[in-house]
Amino acid sequence: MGVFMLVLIVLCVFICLRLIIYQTSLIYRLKKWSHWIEDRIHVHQSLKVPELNENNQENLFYRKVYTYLNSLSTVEDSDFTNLVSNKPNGVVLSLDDDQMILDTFLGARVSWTNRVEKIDDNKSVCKKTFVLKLKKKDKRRILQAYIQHIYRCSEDIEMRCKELKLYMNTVTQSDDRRSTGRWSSVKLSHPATIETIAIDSDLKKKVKSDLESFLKSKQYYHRLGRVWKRSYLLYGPSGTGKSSFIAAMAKHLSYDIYDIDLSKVIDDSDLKMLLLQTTSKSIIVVEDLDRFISSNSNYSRVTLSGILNFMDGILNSCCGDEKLMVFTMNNKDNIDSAILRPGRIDVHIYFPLCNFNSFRLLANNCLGIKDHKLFPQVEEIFNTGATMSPAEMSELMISNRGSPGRALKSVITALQINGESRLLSTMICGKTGVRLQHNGGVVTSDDMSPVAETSSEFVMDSSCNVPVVKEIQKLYGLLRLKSSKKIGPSDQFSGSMERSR
Ligand SMILES: Nc1ncnc2c1ncn2[C@@H]1O[C@H](COP(=O)(O)OP(=O)(O)OP(=O)(O)O)[C@@H](O)[C@H]1O
Ligand SMILES: [Mg+2]
Repeated sequence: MGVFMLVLIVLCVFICLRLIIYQTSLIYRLKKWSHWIEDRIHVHQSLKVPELNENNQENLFYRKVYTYLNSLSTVEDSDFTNLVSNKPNGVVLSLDDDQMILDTFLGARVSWTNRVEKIDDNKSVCKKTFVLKLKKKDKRRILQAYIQHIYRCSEDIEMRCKELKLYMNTVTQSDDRRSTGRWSSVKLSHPATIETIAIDSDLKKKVKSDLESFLKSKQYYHRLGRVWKRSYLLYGPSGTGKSSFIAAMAKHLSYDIYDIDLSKVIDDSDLKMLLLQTTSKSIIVVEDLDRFISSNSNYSRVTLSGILNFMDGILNSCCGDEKLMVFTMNNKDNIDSAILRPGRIDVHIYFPLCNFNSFRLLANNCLGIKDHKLFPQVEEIFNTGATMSPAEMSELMISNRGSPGRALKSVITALQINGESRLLSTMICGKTGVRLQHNGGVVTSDDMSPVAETSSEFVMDSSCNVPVVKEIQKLYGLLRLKSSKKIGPSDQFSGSMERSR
């Protein structure tokens, strides 16, 4: 009985001690005391990081340390700190004046103090310094690596918080009446992400890993003596997501976009000037390059050789590398091979018209459905070779988003019309020279096109004359009229098909 009582008492004492230690700040106090004793035993060194350098210019490392320290979990756990908010849901923690916080790196414990000294009481001018205190024995081992760690972390944080910008070249009349291109910017708020773009999922993975390996290749490019840049060609029919994909890439990388409108560029040297004014960590975009090359702009005197020089890396090296160049085209068949050679274009990505897989993704994005009893019917129609652009399809779905059944029926009807018109045009074109081409995804050595696309596009032979095209359009119009009666009135539906022709 006596032994039992003794065990019970020991157990109670043990439970009480545990409760006291964990429910109070005793453990925290014990840790603090042990740190205090340890600090007295070791020799320390203090290093100052002032806000301003000796020329009263901003010390860039101070900003990095500031970002890094304010992100540490020890700020969150500290006895007191500042809560700062710029937005209703964006409260951030920030160090208070003379606040000290701890950090550990490679097993070494260091402390940072946010020292603020008032220089002039009346003018409230302050001298701000971060003081790093570390043991002398740890200094040689960790300091270099710790500074690099601070740079890396703060750059990561800055990248994540960065507000992306879309720059566009504008035309202004200067005094000597010569127009000059200049960049003007707006906030990049395009909602597209790589996930929301309906393209082959393998292709998405390939593009993502290509982008990620590019980000990590600074040393590699420089060792090869190459400018750290990569060029992409996005090509395919209209409304297949090329422009949206550029915005998605920019968001994925947290890069700004410089969208060059070549028709607003005066000449080759103006193009060079625009490129020199771009910054690193950006995507330089030239949309519809094929259209610009084949058109005769009244304003722009940019030549093919100017474009080739622009695509090369030499100028990029003068204004900070780490850049992507993205060109879009509807068709690359008639493009000078000099433009498409590796180095000028590193990756070719084909954007096809819809197939059943992209339809499913769009249905999930626009209607929130993963499956539906009408899906087999849609798949059957796709198998006949009927197709349409993702832009047209998503418009149909969005305008009927209240009723997935109705949305799918309108997609089916649109695909049926498309199939009928394709059949018709094959019949007519067989006699007149219009060629119907099934594009199986053009595959080049570094082409990221999906291997087996069911998409198709119309290509007109030079022998194809205008009256024949009009004939097809007339017949197509009749078909459209017939089928619109079938599915009932839908402004969006007929509107989108009208736009498509
Ligand atoms: N693959 C896709 N996945 C999701 N949405 C798409 C896709 N393709 C087009 N869209 C939608 O269609 C609209 C037009 O797309 P976008 O401007 O990106 O096409 P594009 O290929 O650049 O066309 P163009 O060659 O005419 O410039 C956008 O609103 C976009 O959301
Ligand atoms: Mg576009």
